[in-house]
Amino acid sequence: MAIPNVRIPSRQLYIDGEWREPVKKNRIPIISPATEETIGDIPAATEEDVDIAVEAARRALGRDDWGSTTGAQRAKYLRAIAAKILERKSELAKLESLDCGKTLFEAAWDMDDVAACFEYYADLAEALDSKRKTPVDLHLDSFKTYVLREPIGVVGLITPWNYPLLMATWKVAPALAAGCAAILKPSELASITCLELGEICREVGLPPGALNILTGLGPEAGAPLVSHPHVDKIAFTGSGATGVKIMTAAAQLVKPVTLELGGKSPIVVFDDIDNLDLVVEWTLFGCFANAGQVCSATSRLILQESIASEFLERLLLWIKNIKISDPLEEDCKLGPVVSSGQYEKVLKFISKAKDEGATILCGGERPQHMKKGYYVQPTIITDINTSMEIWKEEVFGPVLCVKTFKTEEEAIELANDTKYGLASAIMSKDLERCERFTKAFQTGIIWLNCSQPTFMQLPWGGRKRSGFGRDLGEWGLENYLNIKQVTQYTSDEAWAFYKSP
Ligand SMILES: NC(=O)c1ccc[n+]([C@@H]2O[C@H](COP(=O)([O-])OP(=O)(O)OC[C@H]3O[C@@H](n4cnc5c(N)ncnc54)[C@H](O)[C@@H]3O)[C@@H](O)[C@H]2O)c1
Ligand SMILES: C[N+](C)(C)CCCC=O
Ligand code: NA
Repeated sequence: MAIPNVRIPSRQLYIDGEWREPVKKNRIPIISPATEETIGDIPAATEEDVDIAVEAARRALGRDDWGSTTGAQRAKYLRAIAAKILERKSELAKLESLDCGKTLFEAAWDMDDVAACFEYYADLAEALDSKRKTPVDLHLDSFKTYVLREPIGVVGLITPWNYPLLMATWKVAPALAAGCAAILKPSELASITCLELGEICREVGLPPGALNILTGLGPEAGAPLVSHPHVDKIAFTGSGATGVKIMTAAAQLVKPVTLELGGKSPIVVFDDIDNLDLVVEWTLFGCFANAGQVCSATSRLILQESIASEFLERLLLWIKNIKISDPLEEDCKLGPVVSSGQYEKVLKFISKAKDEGATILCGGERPQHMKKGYYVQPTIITDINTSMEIWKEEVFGPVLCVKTFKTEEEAIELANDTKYGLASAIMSKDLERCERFTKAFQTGIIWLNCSQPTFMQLPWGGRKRSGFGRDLGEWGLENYLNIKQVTQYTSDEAWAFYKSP
């Protein structure tokens, strides 16, 4: 892909179909993770802007041009958005890379996924028209019943920085498909492409207020959305700590939430694998793609003892091939982490692991050749025990923990030895064993002989402290629908519970 020359647009908040300066006129600088320079800024919304956006969303639901649309009509908007994303793909990919430090190659992948996700929910919006009203046959002469699926109303969508536009799309696309009016609050650490989505919605003529985009800080722009009485639902992806705050605030209004939180996912490798290199590559990809900033990263390698030394040797050879560079450079495979805060956090995890007695098998530092930027070497840590922080907590950086096992029982115990429950992977050619692990793993996502491939037709989400609810697939659409039952008495007979006077 040729790298286009792009300018970072200076945008305002996207409210009611137009660009609008935040009431308090505040802005937040954009710091390049690759160079540490300030490369632009984004508007910082506050409670006042949230109120204006919620009103715009309410009005959209009450207007025919959005509130009375069929799924087929909404599908047209979604397809138009998908087409614009593809039209601007290389520019958007570069903006994403500049903003969050992901490699240009991965950012371009994300843009394909974003467009495909809008297309997919366009199909589901069309299909919704025939499912909007479903008769339920009670086999009774005196009652006729049916179930209605209706948009849940105004939804607040709060999203993280690791896949900025993609994580937003996983929520925006189904919310619009369902006919909701949405307010998106992307992460203050990476909002550029989400603001461009506003421009795209304006260009395709999405009715005003159907999607509003408020950038800003979590406590200032996110929290008022959660506690707003006219926001009917919150869909959140982000850290566990913020998830707890959101659930607590939403509980005061008995507001439904879905929470997609963090993880510390295992990849279990058995000695029956035929092709060591193939499994080594999945192990690397599962932990170091997107510089390890993946909620489902398989960051705990649980390795059968009989192949441990051979496997680790191969891993160390492969790791040397990972090109660490500016994320815009060709063939870059590991860019910087998103921010100075994240950089410090990752290095602190590594030094605490050392202090607790673990061995840094490779990496553990800033790469010598990168003088600026928030770069961390791909790091492998061994000699770990299960009480160490590095085994228990999500690092969200390029850090792989390794523990060995002898028996299948031991492997299952280690895999499930976590408060999280997002994903698990097993590498083995014994498919019956894979099936036993599929049953035993306490996670919402299971990968057999791979790690990370994600298909939008399938439900995405976790259990335990990884949250609840599912994005993607038809489950993603259900998140934004209310179910209403309708029961009609069709008999001429009196009910005859009371005596007639
Ligand atoms: N399960 C998944 O699908 C998934 C996907 C991506 C990321 N994640 C998780 O996200 C985390 C990293 O993302 P992050 O650092 O952006 O998370 P974060 O919790 O810091 O922020 C997420 C979003 O919440 C907002 N926010 C912060 N405080 C808030 C508050 N009090 N009220 C309302 N909103 C608030 C932020 O501004 C941001 O938009 C990791 O833990 C990762 O595992 C999970
Ligand atoms: C699609 N991926 C790459 C697995 C990312 C999922 C989102 C979690 O961070
Ligand atoms: Na940024």
